[in-house]
Formats: sequence, C-alpha cells, structure tokens
Amino acid sequence: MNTLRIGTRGSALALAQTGLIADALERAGARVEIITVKTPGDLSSAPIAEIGVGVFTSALRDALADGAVDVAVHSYKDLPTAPDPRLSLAAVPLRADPRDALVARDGLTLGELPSGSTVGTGSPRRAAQLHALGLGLVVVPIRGNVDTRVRKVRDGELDAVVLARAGLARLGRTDEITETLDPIQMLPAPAQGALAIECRVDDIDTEHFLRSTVDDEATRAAVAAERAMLAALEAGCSAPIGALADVVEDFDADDNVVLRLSLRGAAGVCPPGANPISGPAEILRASNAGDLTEAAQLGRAVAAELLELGAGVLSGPEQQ
Ligand SMILES: NCc1[nH]cc(CCC(=O)O)c1CC(=O)O
Repeated sequence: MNTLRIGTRGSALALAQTGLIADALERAGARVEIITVKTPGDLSSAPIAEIGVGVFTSALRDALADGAVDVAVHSYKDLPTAPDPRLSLAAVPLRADPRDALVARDGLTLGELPSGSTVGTGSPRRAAQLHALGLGLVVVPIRGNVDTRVRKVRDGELDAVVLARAGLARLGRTDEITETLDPIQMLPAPAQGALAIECRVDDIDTEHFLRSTVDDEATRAAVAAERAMLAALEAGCSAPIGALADVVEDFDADDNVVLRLSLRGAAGVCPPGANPISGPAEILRASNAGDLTEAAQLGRAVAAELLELGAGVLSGPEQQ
C-alpha cells in the first residue's frame, strides 16, 4: 500500500488524537504521513455559535476530497450532521470517556463552588446546564484551545472551566480535572469523545483498511443514535443539545450476543442571562444496537419525545 497521508488540524488536541490513529495504522502495517491543514476555525476568535458548525472541519474535508490527503481525522462532535457525499465515514474508533470535566481553583467540585463563582465555557449546552443546576454560578463565554482555557483558572481570571474529559485525556492532563461531571448534571454533546475517520467515497481500499483496523462497532452505534437525535432536533429547534448513548453486551432469546443501546437526550434554550433547559426534557430509551438503522431510529424517537416535551421552547424562571 502507498503511504497514507493523514490530514489533521494543527491544534495540540487534533495532533494528539491524529497521532493515536496514525500509530494504530502503522501497527497494522501502513506507512503514514501526517499533514496539518489550517481551518478558518483556527484563525478566527469569534464565538463558535456565531461562526457556525463546520468551521473546524470543512477545510479538512475539502483537502481530503481534493486529494491533498487520503484520510481525515476529526473530533466527531465538530462534524456537521449533513453527510458529505464526497466522503465516506470509514471508521469510528473506540470512544474515550464522553463526559465533561470541571477544572476549578483549589481542587473544588461544582457543588463546592460558592454562589457567584465564574465558570468559563463557550458552549450553549454547557452554559444551559450550568444555569439549570441552580447553584448561582456565573457563566462567562470563552473560546480558545484547551491550554488557553485551563490557564484562565491557573491565572485566577476564572474560578473554573468546563471541558471535554476526552480532550484533557488525549493531552495527558487528566490530573488537572477537579471533577468529572455526572451526565445527570451535564449531558455531553452528541458524539463527544469520539473520532470520525473519513476517506474519499471512491477509495475502497483505504476505506476497507480503516474499517478493519480502527473501527469500533459499539461506538459507531452509540454515536449513530446520538447524531440522529441531534439531526432530528436541528430541524425542529435551535436549543443546546446533549445526548449520550450507552452500549452493553447482552444475549438475545437464542443466546446470541447482542449490543443493547440506550439513549438519554436533553434539549433546552439559552437566552442570555435566563435559566434554560426545558423542564424534565430528559429521556432514556432502550434498543438493540446491532443495526445502525435501529440506532438512528432510537435517536429520532428520543428527539420526537423531546420536541413533544417542549424542547426549543423558552423556559421561564417558574420552570426552573
Ligand atoms: N469543540 C472543540 C472540541 N472538539 C472536541 C473536543 C474534545 C474532544 C472530544 O470531544 O472528542 C473539544 C474541546 C472541548 O469540548 O473541550
């Protein structure tokens, strides 16, 4: 096989996770070369909510489609839900811990932060859930890479920040986490902690190689459910959205091993200064995960229930 040119963003996190995949592909016998692709998301400092999804991924996807690289490694949660017809999602590797993590001053947990403490996040989903906890925390919008965000706590500029645990883990910085947040309090973003490995849609050899070396079936099913929920909600509301699927191995009536998938979803809105997360918009459903069609159906069913519960409808203070 020719050398596989693997495209990645240039951030420390992107390079770390691409390095993990490159190592796995090398162990499987490939020769690899890592090529850094600059994206508008890396060059702009505007809030993500303003510059839109896809800012981190579209330049990389173009480089792949144009043949500048053969493989693209993305943080799955940064990919838009619309499929790119030029590309194939060749592999979804084993997921890292999907939960969010708190890095707070003085080793504090969320519950120990005094009312009025400042917590930095640029994510409407994290902001909504922080408000909904009713702890009197002051959410401060921030952006920047993992190091920049953690440094705001080290420098005393903020009392805490919330980040994806997976990002800190890939950078070898889990010792800075002061609390890993329970999904009951802070439901992660759909596909958080998962990677998406793409190749060109007509590059069958690379697709097969990636599928047979770095794909994980259970992660693929979990993420398919979460993303189908997100896609269905995007059409119906503009709320911040959390989703987390759980996969367990089980036996069916004939004693065959099956993967069982359950999905929890939450959706609410985050007007500035208000207290969002619409009511008890949290749902658990179970399904057999073997079939991705079923996983996607599960996602759409949870989305429909969330919309019925008023996802995307402004929740007033009386609903807090
Ligand atoms: N939007 C930035 C981004 N994209 C992926 C991760 C973390 C790693 C992951 O979820 O795979 C992060 C940083 C964060 O949310 O703290």
